[in-house]
Amino acid sequence: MDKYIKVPAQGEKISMQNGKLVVPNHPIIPFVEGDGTGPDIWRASVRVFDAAVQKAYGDERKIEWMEVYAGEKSLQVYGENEWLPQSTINAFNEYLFGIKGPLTTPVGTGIRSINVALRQELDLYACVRPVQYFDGVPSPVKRPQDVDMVIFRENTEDIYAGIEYRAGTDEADKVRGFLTREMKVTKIRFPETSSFGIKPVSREGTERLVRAAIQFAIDNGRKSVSLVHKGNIMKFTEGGFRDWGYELAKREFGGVELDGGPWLQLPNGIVIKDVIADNFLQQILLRPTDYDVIATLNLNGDYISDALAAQVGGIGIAPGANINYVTGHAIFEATHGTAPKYAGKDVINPSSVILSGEMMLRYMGWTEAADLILKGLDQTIQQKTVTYDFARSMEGAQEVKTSAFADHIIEKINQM
Ligand SMILES: NC(=O)C1=CN([C@@H]2O[C@H](COP(=O)(O)OP(=O)(O)OC[C@H]3O[C@@H](n4cnc5c(N)ncnc54)[C@H](OP(=O)(O)O)[C@@H]3O)[C@@H](O)[C@H]2O)C=CC1
Ligand SMILES: O=C(O)CCC(=O)C(=O)O
Ligand SMILES: [Mg+2]
Repeated sequence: MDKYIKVPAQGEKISMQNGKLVVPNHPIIPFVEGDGTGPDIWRASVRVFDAAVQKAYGDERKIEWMEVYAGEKSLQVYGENEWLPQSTINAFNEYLFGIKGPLTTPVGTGIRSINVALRQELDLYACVRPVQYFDGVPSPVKRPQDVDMVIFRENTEDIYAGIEYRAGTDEADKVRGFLTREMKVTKIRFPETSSFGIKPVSREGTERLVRAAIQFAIDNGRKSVSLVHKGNIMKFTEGGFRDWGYELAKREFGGVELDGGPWLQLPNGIVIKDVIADNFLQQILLRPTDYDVIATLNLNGDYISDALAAQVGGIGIAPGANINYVTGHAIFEATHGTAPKYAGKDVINPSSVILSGEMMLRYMGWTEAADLILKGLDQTIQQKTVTYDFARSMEGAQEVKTSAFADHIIEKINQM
């Protein structure tokens, strides 16, 4: 740690021992507030987490929060160009768990994503994003209650890894020269003015992600795991993902071919299937009940996360976690970004971060506190006390600010 990070006097580290998480009663958990609407959301969410833990366990358990810095606040604290200080990475590494608000990434220029950098630095290979419907939430589809999926998005590879060369630079010229001269590629339509991006997808990366998705399906009694890919066009990367996924399901989970394959069935009945990504995006609107656990590559997972979130009310209620199931490291964060036009207005919906905290508590084994959050949020929405995003299409809604929305959830928790 350094002079900017105040380690709480009380509290202990969460650790992984013999493959099992060991969570003390007073765990120290690092958090990053985030940019844009991040501070408004964090201020509201942390009060909900503390209230749920207090109600569930009294003084026996308490989270000791430790602020660490990334993004714009980090520039204020650490100085110029310190978007992601090494101490922040070290803290997430050492304390195993963390929770963060969204961080800004400029388009087309400037720094590469700090969010992605954290996932890569800590090798948080699974981005887990559950998509479930809360009764009463306004939705653009007729039967939002039919959507109950958990997305497992590969989090460290693919075009998302940021290996890119800008048109007109020496690097792009070198890549073009290699492709055209050494690899004899003739299919680059406008070679002189092309930027180039590289899409690494590996067997190891695929296997660990698909393994986590199948294990989750088994542990949670889910019906199927769908490998979502564009393997008809990108045969070796996305097609590789599909083939390696099926092979793993056979080899490690005893999958046997259904009607001559390629679909498989595991001994416990779970079906492993695959679907091409464009078709998947229309089917989740038309037949969402056909899908359950989703395993997909990084960029597909990014698009699918926001699209599915919209079906259950939007990215105001879309939680997530970045997890390495082997080391136990995890950073919990919402699916949405900084929503900068609402920054500092105390109007944004904090549900995505609140539900990300709920996931964290459940992952810690503090299920009583997690359940209280779910019930408190559910009751608040059913009472039609909601933030602007839900209020704009909910008849008879009482529109409240971010902070007041949290107050209502806490009130419900305290009444339970
Ligand atoms: N993990 C991370 O930290 C992420 C960071 N980002 C970054 O965030 C920045 C902004 O990205 P942008 O593409 O605008 O996407 P955002 O997710 O920030 O916002 C897009 C729109 O989604 C709605 N929205 C987002 N969050 C909420 C919320 N909590 N409650 C209610 N509605 C919400 C708003 O819609 P409306 O206008 O209809 O009210 C908002 O204008 C970029 O720099 C991007 O890179 C993006 C995604 C993830
Ligand atoms: O890092 C970013 O700015 C965007 C990331 C994103 O959209 C996501 O991970 O879902
Ligand atoms: Mg995204």
